Amino acid sequence: MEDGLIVVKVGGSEGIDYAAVARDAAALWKQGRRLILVHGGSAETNRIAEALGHPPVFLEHPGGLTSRLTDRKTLEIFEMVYAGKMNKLIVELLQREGVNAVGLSGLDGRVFEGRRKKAVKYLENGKLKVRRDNLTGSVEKVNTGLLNLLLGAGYLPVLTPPAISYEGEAMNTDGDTAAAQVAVQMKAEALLLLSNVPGLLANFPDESSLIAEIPADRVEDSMAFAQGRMKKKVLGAADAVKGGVGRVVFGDARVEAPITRALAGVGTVVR
Ligand SMILES: Nc1ncnc2c1ncn2[C@@H]1O[C@H](COP(=O)(O)OP(=O)(O)OP(=O)(O)O)[C@@H](O)[C@H]1O
Repeated sequence: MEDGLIVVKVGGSEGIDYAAVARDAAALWKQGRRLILVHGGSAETNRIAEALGHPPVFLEHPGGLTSRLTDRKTLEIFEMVYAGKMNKLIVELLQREGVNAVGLSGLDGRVFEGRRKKAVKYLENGKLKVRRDNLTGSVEKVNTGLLNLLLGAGYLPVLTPPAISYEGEAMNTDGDTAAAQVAVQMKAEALLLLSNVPGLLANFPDESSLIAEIPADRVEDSMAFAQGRMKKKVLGAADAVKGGVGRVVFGDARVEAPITRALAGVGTVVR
């Protein structure tokens, strides 16, 4: 039986070992494993935005989620880093390992398509406010035809935000929930969310408080542990499992063989 498809989201936070991810992806790919990589780039985007004199601003939403305020200039910086520097770095690392990787942003071939949020509610000094200039939205439709075409022809897709709105505008989107949509719509066997932590920690940042397993029907309860950006990952995991993905693993991307480890269940397994 052919091994199922694995969707791997590699984060963009500090400390991630992209060379180790590429080595491991290449080894698995050469054994016949079908893979799609999705990546982030938040830490580098923050650095470049500072350097360009357009420092990042984060909005705090009612309910505790935060997001990057994305005006046109931020979107362009975001594209430079995600679709430029980070995407090409990962493609290069895979090419060096002998894998014919193809990097695409969500705009290319409308790989990540969705609804742009016309109005975004956020809190400022405890007061509820609304912004209408924010270029953000969530992925609803994945171009599975294009991804299957690439996989079928032997290319490893390396995908990154931004996404495209139904009206054809580029928009910032969360990489974790985009990866979850890829996993659901491509009917993946597993979704691996690799970042700079060993998994979901009950008592962040204490790494010895790793939660080994979360039953699928309890995913939402674990929102209580997740802080800040980890909340998006937990939401992505909940979407994926509800959408039929066999398992989601939160794993560490700072180590050797990060994909193999997560597949073996090292980290937090949601199923
Ligand atoms: N309970 C928790 N367990 C583990 N990490 C947590 C927890 N709560 C918050 N975090 C934070 O979540 C971060 C990982 O999410 P983040 O979105 O920053 O990373 P990423 O996916 O690598 O980046 P990107 O958004 O660029 O893809 C960790 O670095 C940690 O600081």
